[in-house]
Amino acid sequence: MIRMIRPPLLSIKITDLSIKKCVPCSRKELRPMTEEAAQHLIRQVGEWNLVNEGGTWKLHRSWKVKTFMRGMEFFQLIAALAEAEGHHPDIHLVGWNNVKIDVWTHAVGGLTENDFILAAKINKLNLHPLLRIEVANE
Ligand SMILES: C[C@H](O)[C@H](O)[C@H]1CNC2=NC(N)=NC(=O)C2=N1
Repeated sequence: MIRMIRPPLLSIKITDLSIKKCVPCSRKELRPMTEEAAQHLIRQVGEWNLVNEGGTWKLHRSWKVKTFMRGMEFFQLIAALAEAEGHHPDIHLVGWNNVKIDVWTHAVGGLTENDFILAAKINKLNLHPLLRIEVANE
């Protein structure tokens, strides 16, 4: 029997945001990060985008879910994560199957590391059973 020898898993993570913990937003020293700092950190959270809404920088990502109820299941997963982290996203379910999430730190009116930690943790959720498989249109 030919045994497959799996190569060692080389995941070189400089700072894996998904294993960090959000800090209470009530901390006095919490300040919104600069756009430059955000542009640097966005590279560590994959599919998320930086958006500026009325002068407030936010993290934004959207997904297409299979059904409206799968969307609500999605919200339940997000809610549990947000409560565990004490940091909460803005969650939208529009057009019955489009989940849109914005993450920003309301206490400072901008982005802090908490937002990127939450985004990285959302990336780790097992969302596949809830998502509509996008068929690449030729
Ligand atoms: C005391 C507690 O840290 C604050 O009320 C938290 C709750 N969740 C939060 N979530 C987000 N996104 N921003 C906040 O400023 C915030 N504040």
